[in-house]
Amino acid sequence: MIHSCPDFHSGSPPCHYAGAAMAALPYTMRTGLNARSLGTAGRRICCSKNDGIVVNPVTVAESEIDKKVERFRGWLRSMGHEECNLKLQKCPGNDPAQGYGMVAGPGGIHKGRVVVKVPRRAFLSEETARNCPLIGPLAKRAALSTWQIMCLHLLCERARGQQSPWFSYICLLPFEIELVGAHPLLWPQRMRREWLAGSPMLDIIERRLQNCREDHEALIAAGASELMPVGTGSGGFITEAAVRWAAVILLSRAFSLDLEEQVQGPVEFYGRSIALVPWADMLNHCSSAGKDSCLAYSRVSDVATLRAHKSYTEGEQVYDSYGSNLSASQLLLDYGFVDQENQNHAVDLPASVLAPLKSKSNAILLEAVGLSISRSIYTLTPLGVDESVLAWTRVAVASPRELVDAGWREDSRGASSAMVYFSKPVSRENESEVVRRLLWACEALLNKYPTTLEEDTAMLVASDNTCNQVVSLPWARKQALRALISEKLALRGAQRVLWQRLQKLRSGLSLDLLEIQ
Ligand SMILES: C[S@@+](CC[C@H](N)C(=O)[O-])C[C@H]1O[C@@H](n2cnc3c(N)ncnc32)[C@H](O)[C@@H]1O
Repeated sequence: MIHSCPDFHSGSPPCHYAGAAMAALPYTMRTGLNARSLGTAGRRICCSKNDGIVVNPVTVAESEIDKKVERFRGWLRSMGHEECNLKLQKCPGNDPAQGYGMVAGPGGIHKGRVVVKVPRRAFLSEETARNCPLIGPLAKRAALSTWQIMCLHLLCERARGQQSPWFSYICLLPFEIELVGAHPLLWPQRMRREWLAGSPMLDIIERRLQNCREDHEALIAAGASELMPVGTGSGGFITEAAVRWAAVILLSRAFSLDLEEQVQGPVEFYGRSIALVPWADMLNHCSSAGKDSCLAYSRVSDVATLRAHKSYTEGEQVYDSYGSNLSASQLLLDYGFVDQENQNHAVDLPASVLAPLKSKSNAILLEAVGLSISRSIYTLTPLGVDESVLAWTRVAVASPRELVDAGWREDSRGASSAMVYFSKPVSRENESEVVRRLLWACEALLNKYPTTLEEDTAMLVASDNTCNQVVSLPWARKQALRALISEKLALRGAQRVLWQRLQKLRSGLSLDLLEIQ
């Protein structure tokens, strides 16, 4: 798959509307909003176990936790929420998941049963931010992005304490200090540079950190720090560290909602929007839980629901899916962990590693279809690359003659049909160059890692097999190793497949048969 650079900054476009005031709902949410959750979720973390860097500094008494959970459940009930036989509790120390988790209640849960039913009125979303008398006007005036609005919303609600409609929910979110060492966006610099050396994941984290700095500046410039009255204990609630915390909370627990179908009256909604869905975001992820256990939003009932992907006995932890095809590195980058079931080996690379483009004309064509070399990334898996990557690379290396044959005249009208032309091999020379470039990219990346696949695997196995705390690796380091191993498996597999393709090309196999075989 080749696509334009994904980032948490590229959220849905702002949806401006003035909803009618509805007193009982947080910040006057409108009813009948035609939104649907895509189930591509986000989630969160808690104290890092045995990290060597940060040992959980916050020890909260059991009774304190119980009180918080009870208050949260009470608030959800007042929002019309049904618990669906799930019990929220702290994960035991030997559980790979950290913080809270959900367990099946009396009688257990059957496969396919609805386990989460959260009414829309409990969501914390861009919509509730825009309807908030504090945030809405400022967000509009300063033309803040969706992501910045959500960060500000979360930080304001946190600073408002008991005045916030989401107080009991926010009390259950992990503090900054609990997240250090558990989420890569908050890992100390030395840790991320050492543990992710050579991996494209490192660049993604650095870019996200830069985004956090820019978001902080944008919020300050918009006057957000003046939003909270002085003397409420909220002083300095928009710090750079706080913006990073908000980013981690959104990345690791927000759900992506599809509002595409909504066009009602004078108000229009486009694309996707992010929302925090309290209670639904307390479930931990399991990579063997597929699409069926992603959150789905019904605009008919205005409720977000989720089903059990298997049967659970009473007391067993219930999992959902944060996205059915998430790779190990995506899990690490967004959620801070890689579960052992994950077998989605993949590595995302910037298209620039396939450079240089043959000429300016090739660059213009790729730009015309929104896939410029500087902003595109592509995915390699053990099966190689998909058709879109092959088409992109064929265009990148195409000769002037091949561009003309594709009908490309450097005006954007012919761009799409030219891309269709390149969706099939265009010449033996072009195709061989495509495969060679992809092979170079695999080789170059594998050489950038300071350790090999075998060394990483041996390190992880040794750590898992030892009871000796001195040799065993910190929890976060193991997550990083799993993601690195997964990337290297993807690269090795892709190399094998690409070599086979090159051999076929060299053997003189017809280009048509190349596609079939
Ligand atoms: C949406 S939250 C889930 C609830 C969370 N455990 C809590 O305490 O609020 C997502 C976070 O939970 C943790 N988590 C979820 N699934 C996990 C898993 N399979 N293994 C380890 N940690 C997991 C990660 O820290 C992740 O960022």
